[in-house]
Amino acid sequence: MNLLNKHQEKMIKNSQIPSEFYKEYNVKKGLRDLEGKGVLAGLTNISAIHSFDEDGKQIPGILEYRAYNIKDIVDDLRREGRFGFEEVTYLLLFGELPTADDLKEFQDILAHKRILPEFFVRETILTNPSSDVMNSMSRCLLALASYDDKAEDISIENVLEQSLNLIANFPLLAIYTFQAYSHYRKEESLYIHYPDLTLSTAENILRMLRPDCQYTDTEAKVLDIALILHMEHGGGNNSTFTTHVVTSSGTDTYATIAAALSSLKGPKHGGANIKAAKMLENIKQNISNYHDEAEIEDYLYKILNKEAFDQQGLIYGIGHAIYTISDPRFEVFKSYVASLVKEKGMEEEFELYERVARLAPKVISDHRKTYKTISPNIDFYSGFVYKILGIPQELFTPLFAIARVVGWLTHRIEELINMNKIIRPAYESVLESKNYVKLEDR
Ligand SMILES: CC(=O)SCCNC(=O)CCNC(=O)[C@H](O)C(C)(C)COP(=O)(O)OP(=O)(O)OC[C@H]1O[C@@H](n2cnc3c(N)ncnc32)[C@H](O)[C@@H]1OP(=O)(O)O
Ligand SMILES: O=C([O-])CC(=O)C(=O)O
Repeated sequence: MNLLNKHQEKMIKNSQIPSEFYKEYNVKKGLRDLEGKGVLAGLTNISAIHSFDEDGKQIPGILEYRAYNIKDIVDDLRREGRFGFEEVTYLLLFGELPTADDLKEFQDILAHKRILPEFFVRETILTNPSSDVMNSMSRCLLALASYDDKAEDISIENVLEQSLNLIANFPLLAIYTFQAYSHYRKEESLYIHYPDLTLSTAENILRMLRPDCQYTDTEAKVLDIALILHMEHGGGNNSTFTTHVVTSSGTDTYATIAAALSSLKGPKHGGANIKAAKMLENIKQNISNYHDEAEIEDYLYKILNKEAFDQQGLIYGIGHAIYTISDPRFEVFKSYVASLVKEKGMEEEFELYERVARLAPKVISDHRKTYKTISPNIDFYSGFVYKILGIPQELFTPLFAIARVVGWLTHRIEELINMNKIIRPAYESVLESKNYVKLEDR
């Protein structure tokens, strides 16, 4: 046994807490009660998520941004053929739907803020690129703080200014750090295209990503809807709760959003979209017949049993802390995917996705102790949509971040306006006190 192994064993032994203690001390693991419901940790005006009716019966999921159903928001944008990211950003940040004049003014503000400090790309983004775009984005955020004379100012006026700067520039941080990685780590040509002031966020993302800056209107509109679906999800999701916790300590906007990014990249949260896409590739490689449901089910069971894929025992893109019968965002995505796959001739792969989406909840419910219906979540299809759009996997979670930064910043402002109290839950010590032992007596 090497020295480190010896210490590691000690560490594990001394870190373990008997599982029955959690029940005895009434600790809500994951801040969830025994039925899986989240402990009430705050109040919000920003969004609402419904998955049970008033009688406690499970219902198909509903998500409202500032009290408007996201399905109505998306349907209207689709009908009118309008880009919506900026409009929904206005709704979330300011709490009301913008008038046409408000919207025009707001789009201009964001367009003119889409600019990084002089030499930032050369001195920060192009140096030391990482294959993990989320980590690169966090590094850039902390670096941006040193260009802001009022980085530490947490007045609402200043935080709003910082928020608009970050929302406008997140696409640049994501795409440019990805381009740096592709160039220096994968020996691809380097493209740093400037954003175009007249284009929407979604169009600019595709413009900056593609060597020839070209995209179709359909591609940009699909990406726009994908961003809208990812923008906000209440105060309790892991990255937004992180935002509340970190904001409550009084720290600055850059540090807060770097923490939220670090949470989002986890594979049980936003990072599940990369994992889901990789898992589907792995399933394709390991089954002989895409149509054989028994073979797919067997393989899903192997994944659950830690015998296949990444051996973590998770079927990515399936299950949700709040939704039961369905995640409404999954349903919207599914309707988009159906029309796109025909166009791209990807029907066979889509059918496999559909089969996995149908079979996986059953496999999980049969083999785990579940208190509610399990269904696919937003991360299940998002990677597939991005793949159809030709977006590289490394950008799947960063795209989530480009959208969710709006939710994080809105929650940060809500925390600053209402709380002024540091978040500090309790941890009960289960150790008995010991008498100290001098070095020579150990
Ligand atoms: C944007 C987003 O963040 S959406 C979520 C993205 N994450 C994923 O897709 C990762 C896969 N899914 C999961 O890990 C989980 O479903 C989560 C983290 C999303 C929710 O977790 P929970 O709230 O604990 O789910 P729930 O209470 O329904 O789980 C009940 C049991 O089923 C298990 N389970 C739930 N979903 C899955 C899954 N996809 N794969 C394997 N087991 C699962 C849980 O681990 C739990 O078992 P345990 O009590 O033995 O630990
Ligand atoms: O609410 C959650 O726990 C996770 C989620 O779907 C999100 O953040 O979009």
